[in-house]
Amino acid sequence: TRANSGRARSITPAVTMTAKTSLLKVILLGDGGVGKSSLMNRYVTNKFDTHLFHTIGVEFLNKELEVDAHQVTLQIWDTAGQERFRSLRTPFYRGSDCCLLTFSVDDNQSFLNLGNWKKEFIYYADVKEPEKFPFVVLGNKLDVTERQVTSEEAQQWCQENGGHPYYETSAKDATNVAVAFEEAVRRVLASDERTDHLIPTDTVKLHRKPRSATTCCS
Ligand SMILES: Nc1nc2c(ncn2[C@@H]2O[C@H](COP(=O)(O)OP(=O)(O)OP(=O)(O)O)[C@@H](O)[C@H]2O)c(=O)[nH]1
Repeated sequence: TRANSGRARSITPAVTMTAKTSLLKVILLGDGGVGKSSLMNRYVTNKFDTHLFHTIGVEFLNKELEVDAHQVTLQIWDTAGQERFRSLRTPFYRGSDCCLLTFSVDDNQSFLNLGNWKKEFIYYADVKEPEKFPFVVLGNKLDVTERQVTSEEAQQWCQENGGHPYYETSAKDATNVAVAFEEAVRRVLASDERTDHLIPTDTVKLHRKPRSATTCCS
């Protein structure tokens, strides 16, 4: 994978093996406190923390997975939802393959802001054909008892704003978290052939000249 292919190997193998892995960038957007960091952490490390700090700027974690026989490296970008961090997060939207628009089912304002998040993403990611871009909507904190947004309202918004898939998740108890990220991957894989995202793995060059001692850095 890209993560461990930093340097060409010096051994000379008998054959060249090339496996194909897709590198997909998925970005989590939504108001501060809706649970974006918690969703990423639950999915990648299977942990949940009740006292997370607000994200400043962006962070990302990679997760390897297989979806419908496709080997995928999912690069999950978690962004700062608070308005004051806007200029720190927007430069990282470009190159995203899927956008997870996230709100919290116990926070109506975060639901009302979904449209603004979508606009911000389309603008800064410079999406040329927004109607074809894969968005997935997540209603997080499904475990809370005091809901402010119903499933019906959320589904209706998804219908009226481009027919996006909708998942209700709980980072706290892990409900639907893996399913939602896998759906994001499926959407991307279905949207085109992804050939530009194929990265060679375990590729070793034959006939490579040995490095001289002075230039060698290993
Ligand atoms: N009950 C419940 N609490 C959650 C859930 N997900 C996150 N939280 C809590 O909500 C708070 C905010 O979670 P974060 O993951 O930091 O939210 P965020 O969207 O990343 O926030 P910013 O970094 O400010 O954009 C934390 O106290 C979490 O423990 C959930 O599914 N259920």
